[in-house]
Amino acid sequence: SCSRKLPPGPMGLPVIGNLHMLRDLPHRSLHRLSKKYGSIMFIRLGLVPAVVVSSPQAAELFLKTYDEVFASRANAQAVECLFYGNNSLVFLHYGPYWRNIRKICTLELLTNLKVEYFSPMRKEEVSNLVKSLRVTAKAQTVVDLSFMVQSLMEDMTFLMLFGSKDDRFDFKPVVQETLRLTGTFNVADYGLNHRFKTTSKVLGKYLEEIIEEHVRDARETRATKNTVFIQVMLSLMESQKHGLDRENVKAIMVDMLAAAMDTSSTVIEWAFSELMRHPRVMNRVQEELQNVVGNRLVDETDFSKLSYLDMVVKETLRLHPASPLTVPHESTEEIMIDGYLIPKKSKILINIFAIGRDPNAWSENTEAFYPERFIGTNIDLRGREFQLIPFGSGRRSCPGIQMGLTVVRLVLAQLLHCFNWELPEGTFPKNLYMSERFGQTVPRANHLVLIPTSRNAVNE
Ligand code: HEM
Repeated sequence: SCSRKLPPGPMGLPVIGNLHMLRDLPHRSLHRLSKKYGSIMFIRLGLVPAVVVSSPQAAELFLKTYDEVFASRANAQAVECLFYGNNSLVFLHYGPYWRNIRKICTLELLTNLKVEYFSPMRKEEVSNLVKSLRVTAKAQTVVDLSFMVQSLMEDMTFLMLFGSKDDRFDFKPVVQETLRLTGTFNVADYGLNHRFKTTSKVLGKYLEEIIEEHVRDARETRATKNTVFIQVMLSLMESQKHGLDRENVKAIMVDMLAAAMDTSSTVIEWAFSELMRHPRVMNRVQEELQNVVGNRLVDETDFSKLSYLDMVVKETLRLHPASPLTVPHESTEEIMIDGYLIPKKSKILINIFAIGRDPNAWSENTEAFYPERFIGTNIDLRGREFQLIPFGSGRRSCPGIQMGLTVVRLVLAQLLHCFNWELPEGTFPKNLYMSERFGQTVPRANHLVLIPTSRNAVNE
């Protein structure tokens, strides 16, 4: 009946539904469609009903008012192959087991205390990068900034998870492939099963070896050092309090690898890209760094005084949310929202990208990179204000927000304070290539290549 109507949406085709409309960059195609059909839009991903949410008001309904109904995840084929039969925190269905694992992550792994504990490690890793960039700067040659930042993130994530860097395993391409595959909607249609299985096997083998070494070490030294993530997880497993087994531990390590490595480097890459296109903003960030930090290296305790840098990070996440569509949620019951019927087991996609560009929330110049828009507002990144939710909001929001933001701020601040950056010859701010590559995270389609020169003002 008309009182139980589905949200409006584009007509689909038999079997494939609206999949053909998503093209290469689904967050952009869905944004365009939502301008026509509205901020609560119904589509079909193959045979699966899906609802796309594209405004702050609608997001508040799905992630706050009725959060509990939408806090589950869909059963994706990719996930079953890749993440140890849905053991992964990111993909677990809503319920007591998810709550247990989420608690372990927020109370044991991603606490503010843990973020602080790893501060000396971050400092050392970033200083090493600065040192190697100084050599390049002297030679006035180009550097592949994307690659450098990705490698830095890989090293830092390894140190946090396993306590050492390890040249035997190259997780970076495997994690990137994982994120690309999990972001793909129509796995079956593209016959990606084989790739899923191969990727999963490689990850599983790496992790098994690493876990085995840590178990052996713990046995030999008879001491448990509850610092790095794998040790915390293994000792929780030994204690048998949480009913964890090895597969659970592996799944959580994959979560942490996938969630930590690519998201932060993506944000840093986009921030740099926008700063290169906007020399005025670049100058202002560097001026602030000079005024607040002066002739020494940036320290994490400086962050509270770097308010312009904070606005630059927010503006980057508004225009380039690292994960422009949330990991799909799933409705656990049929429910009426804003006069529309949302069927049970619908996939719910929150289009964070569209929300960051909603003209009702952000005025007309939504496409412009303009950090000053945050002056005098109390919009933060914690998901309380629904016009800016790059970390999601509510029960399934990102538990790694503090960890992620700390890394992003530190790397950006240090690299901008220690160096001036130029585009290679022939590239100008206005024509810097800004294309995206789709996946669960959306990084630049091609690497950002720049020329650093040392800023004399900074002594080490
Ligand atoms: C700047 C970096 C980051 C961004 C932009 C980001 C963004 C997000 C987003 C959008 C979600 C999905 C929210 C939803 O489905 O509604 C998410 C989930 C998640 N993130 Fe992050 N994230 C970042 C860094 C991290 C880090 C460093 C970690 C851990 C080390 C992490 C761990 C997770 C986990 C475990 C989930 C799944 C939570 C659940 O399903 O209960 N993230 N993140």
